[in-house]
Amino acid sequence: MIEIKLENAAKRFQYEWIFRSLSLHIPAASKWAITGSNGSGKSTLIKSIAALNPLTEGSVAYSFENQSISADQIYKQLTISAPYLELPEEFSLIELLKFHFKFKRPLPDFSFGKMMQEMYLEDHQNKAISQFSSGMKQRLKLGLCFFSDVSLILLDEPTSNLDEKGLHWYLSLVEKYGTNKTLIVCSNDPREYIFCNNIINIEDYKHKQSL
Ligand SMILES: Nc1ncnc2c1ncn2[C@@H]1O[C@H](COP(=O)(O)OP(=O)(O)OP(=O)(O)O)[C@@H](O)[C@H]1O
Repeated sequence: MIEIKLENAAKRFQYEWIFRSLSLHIPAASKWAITGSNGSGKSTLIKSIAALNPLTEGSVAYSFENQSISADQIYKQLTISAPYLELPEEFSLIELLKFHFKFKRPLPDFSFGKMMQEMYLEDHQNKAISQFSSGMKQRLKLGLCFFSDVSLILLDEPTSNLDEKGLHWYLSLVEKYGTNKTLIVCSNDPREYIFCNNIINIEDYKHKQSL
């Protein structure tokens, strides 16, 4: 299981500091929400945690079962779902599952059939992703995250495009498959981070001076 430490982390775009002096210890299997108004920096922080976005100052360190992991290897331990990360539209559902699970191990005993059933997509195996509704695409993005055998799941606005039933379906995924994993959710909707006992408001780190 993965442990993450941010020390005095700061990110600046041009002349604007998005966050500063952010030090965090994210223990294995903990559940975190990153909150803040639109444009405050939630996605910027989650991308920095995923090592997709280099910090301007400070550091982020990862360890897996007490062994340190370098930032360029961390992608193997995580999955991420976000509105700005597109699915490959030209693939059919079954092609995409085969592609994704060439790189990530599925959870034990998880066949593609079981995954499609859990996502309520079993009737769409040969349909192109480009023909999926936005809710179907969102269920697929979340399914790829939760059915992968990783220890860190990063979710940016996990219930965007999902209706009330979809929200409950998402919360059931968290309950069934999220227990032993670290989950970090960027959100302004308390219903989608109800299970998180650690909350960071990114706006609290906007004007802090670095040490
Ligand atoms: N690559 C970039 N280059 C320059 N500025 C950027 C870049 N990415 C984000 N920003 C800026 O950083 C700030 C924070 O953006 P970010 O997307 O992290 O906010 P957010 O809290 O996730 O917003 P939302 O709730 O609207 O999704 C914004 O002012 C945005 O314009």
